[in-house]
Amino acid sequence: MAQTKYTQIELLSAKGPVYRRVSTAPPRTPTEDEIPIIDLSPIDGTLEMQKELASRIRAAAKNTGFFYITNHGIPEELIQKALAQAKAFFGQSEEEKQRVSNREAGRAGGFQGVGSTQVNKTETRDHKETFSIRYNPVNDPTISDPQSLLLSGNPNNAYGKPDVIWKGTSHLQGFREVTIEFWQKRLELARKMVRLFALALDLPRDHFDSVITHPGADGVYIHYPGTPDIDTTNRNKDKGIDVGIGSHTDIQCVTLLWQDMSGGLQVLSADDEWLDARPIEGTLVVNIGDFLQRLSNNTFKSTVHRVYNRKSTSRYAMPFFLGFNPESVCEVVPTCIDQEHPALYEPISCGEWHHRRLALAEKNAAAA
Ligand SMILES: O=C(O)CCC(=O)C(=O)O
Ligand SMILES: [Fe+2]
Repeated sequence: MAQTKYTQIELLSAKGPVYRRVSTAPPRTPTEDEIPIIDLSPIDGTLEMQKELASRIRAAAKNTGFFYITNHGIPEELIQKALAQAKAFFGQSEEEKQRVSNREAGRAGGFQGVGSTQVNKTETRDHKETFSIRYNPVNDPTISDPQSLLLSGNPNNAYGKPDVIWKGTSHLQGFREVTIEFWQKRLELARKMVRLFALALDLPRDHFDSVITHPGADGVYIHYPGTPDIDTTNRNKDKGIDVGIGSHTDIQCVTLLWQDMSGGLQVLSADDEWLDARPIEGTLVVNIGDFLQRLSNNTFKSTVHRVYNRKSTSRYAMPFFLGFNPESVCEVVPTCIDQEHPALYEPISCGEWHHRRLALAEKNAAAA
């Protein structure tokens, strides 16, 4: 048998770059344990039912940190409507899309064009364009007095310029309504998932409730353009763009990802091999982010992943990233510490953590 070949990639951690060995072999199909499919039907059931569900989530979170969910409660019709809006948005001219650019909208989100980001400095620029909305209390149905949050004066609580986004997309019929409704449904699901994570960490179900009252919550549409003249050996290399999104871990707590049927999402196994996180109809992919790994003292895994769109057709994905309240300082949870396993991390807020990681990414990009 041919020997497995490896290469090295550089990843970002709060302390600086870390290096990781990765196989150069094509991705393989994961085993059922590596990326399990978890039926979320019991999520609104009794505490016993939720604990049973949480034990399955615990196993997945400790293993690869990636799993699929079925019966997640996000209506398929809403997903398809959001996808249609994403396609309508990205189908516009570059000039129209730039009207809602992230540079204008700031923390509210907005558009970032193809090749404008490079998630991993040891790979190429990212062959994708994105549109995002970030947490805003006016869109959160659980907040009765959004003005109090808007005026709280915490720099982490600045919500940017959502008006730029909604004005610049007002000609796309239904865009705002569908985009916000899809974001709200996923925020509701993500909050319920956080309760399951609390149970999965042997904590009371409401342990994290007070730190998800106005959490980081980014709803993103991603378009990975196809490559018409496909040359799999040297694709786009001359343009300096090859990977769809470079190897990375997600920064916050939990990601809920809808992906179309194109394929191309790869997840790094504990044995440094790429796994094909193939699309499965009717599911969302869930993965743990760095902040939850940190709070769980590395019990839960925030796993490296990347995307290649090797096809001639477009790939669309719609991730939702949940953090905790940006200013709430969180420490490693007590159930993940004992005499042999002291806390590996200092307390920090999710906002500060996010800020540090992004600052590091910028520094790295500038040095590249
Ligand atoms: O497009 C995908 O399937 C995943 C995107 C992703 O990993 C990210 O945006 O962090
Ligand atoms: Fe990601």
